[in-house]
Amino acid sequence: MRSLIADAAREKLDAARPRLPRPRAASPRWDAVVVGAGFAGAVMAERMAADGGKRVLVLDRRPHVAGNAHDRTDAAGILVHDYGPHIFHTNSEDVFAYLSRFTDWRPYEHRVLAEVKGKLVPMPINRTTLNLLYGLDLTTDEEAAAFLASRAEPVARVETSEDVVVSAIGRELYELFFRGYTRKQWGLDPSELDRSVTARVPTRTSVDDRYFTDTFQAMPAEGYTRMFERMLDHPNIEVRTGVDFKEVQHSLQWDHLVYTGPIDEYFGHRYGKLPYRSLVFRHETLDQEQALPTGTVNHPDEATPFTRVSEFKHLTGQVHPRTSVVYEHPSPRATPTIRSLGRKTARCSIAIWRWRQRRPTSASSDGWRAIATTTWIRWSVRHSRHGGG
Ligand SMILES: O=c1ccn([C@@H]2O[C@H](COP(=O)(O)OP(=O)(O)O[C@H]3O[C@@H]([C@H](O)CO)[C@H](O)[C@H]3O)[C@@H](O)[C@H]2O)c(=O)[nH]1
Repeated sequence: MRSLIADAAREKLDAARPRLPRPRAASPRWDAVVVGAGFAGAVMAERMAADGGKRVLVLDRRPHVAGNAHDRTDAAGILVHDYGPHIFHTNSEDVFAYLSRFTDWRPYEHRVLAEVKGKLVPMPINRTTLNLLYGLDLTTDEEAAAFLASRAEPVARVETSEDVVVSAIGRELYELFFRGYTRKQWGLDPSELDRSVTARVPTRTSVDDRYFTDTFQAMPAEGYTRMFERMLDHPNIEVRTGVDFKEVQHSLQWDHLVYTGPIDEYFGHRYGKLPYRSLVFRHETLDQEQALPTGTVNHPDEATPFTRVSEFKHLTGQVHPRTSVVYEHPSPRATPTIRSLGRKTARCSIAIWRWRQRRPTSASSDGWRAIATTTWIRWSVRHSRHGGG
């Protein structure tokens, strides 16, 4: 009886209370939000989820995972890389072993020819290149080295991308193979670029015609996208593609943020815009089984508007009666079909980071550090992958 009275009183009291809107279910607080589902972001997410037991939300504004390494089957049924050829190579056994958890591999060593003076010759320049170009019969490393030394121009301080090539192989080879290509690629003369850009491409006195000499060179057997899907397939990871971080960040809560996107954009460009250089990819499918003698043919002359053309079947080993190729047209502007050239961006980001590290700690310094670190990871992965293009 007493309790019935108490219940009735409580109901009366409840009825008299003003009706407030029910609080909305709080959005979950993530242990980590990872922005970008490319190499850096996916690896960070996988490690935090699988090794650290963290609940991770991965966002990517593109409609797919795998970042610039994304691949897909085109209308003809040929596996293509949307953002240009990605060839995996590394000297790190750890990196290779780690990725091998998510993919089998197809052994592949990339070879590139350059069209110079109407001939297709190996690039990086090697003994065969010199013999073909100059009608020589250099048979030993020593002979090739002596030939190059006779052409090399001494440079007091090797600082620029022009210096590093001219001082090693002379002006004629520099102009044939590097000057036009670099001017197209970067929109700058090699004399305006740091030496590290062209120093990435060695000159050989041997007849080794591989583009890379790393210990591990291979392609993911079922493609990059499949490898990334497996990496991100973890109960602690939620992936949302087609979602722009800057549009949803205010509705999210996190303990750690891993941001692998453009660093200037993260800060709303309030420190200015970084000088991105981009590529427009022109994809074509041809009614022939093979189009090129090697995976890539470079066009270093300035008259040709693209820098290189690549044929995917060389990379993937796919057997198909038709073939798909991609032409790379350097471009100053970003469009949805481009891939940013990351090294310059990363360098600027690292410079900003170093500058920031010297400043006293502030509330935002953790964010800065996270961003710089992930940008660095992005750069390193890119560097070990193929160097970012
Ligand atoms: O014929 C050439 C080639 C290159 N350069 C200059 O050297 C720079 C570095 O070249 P590279 O490392 O080849 O540049 P990129 O990042 O675009 O190359 C990647 O693409 C693939 C592969 O080459 C596909 O065919 C590879 O995985 C990566 O190395 C370049 O920027 C030029 O300035 C040149 O002058 N002439």
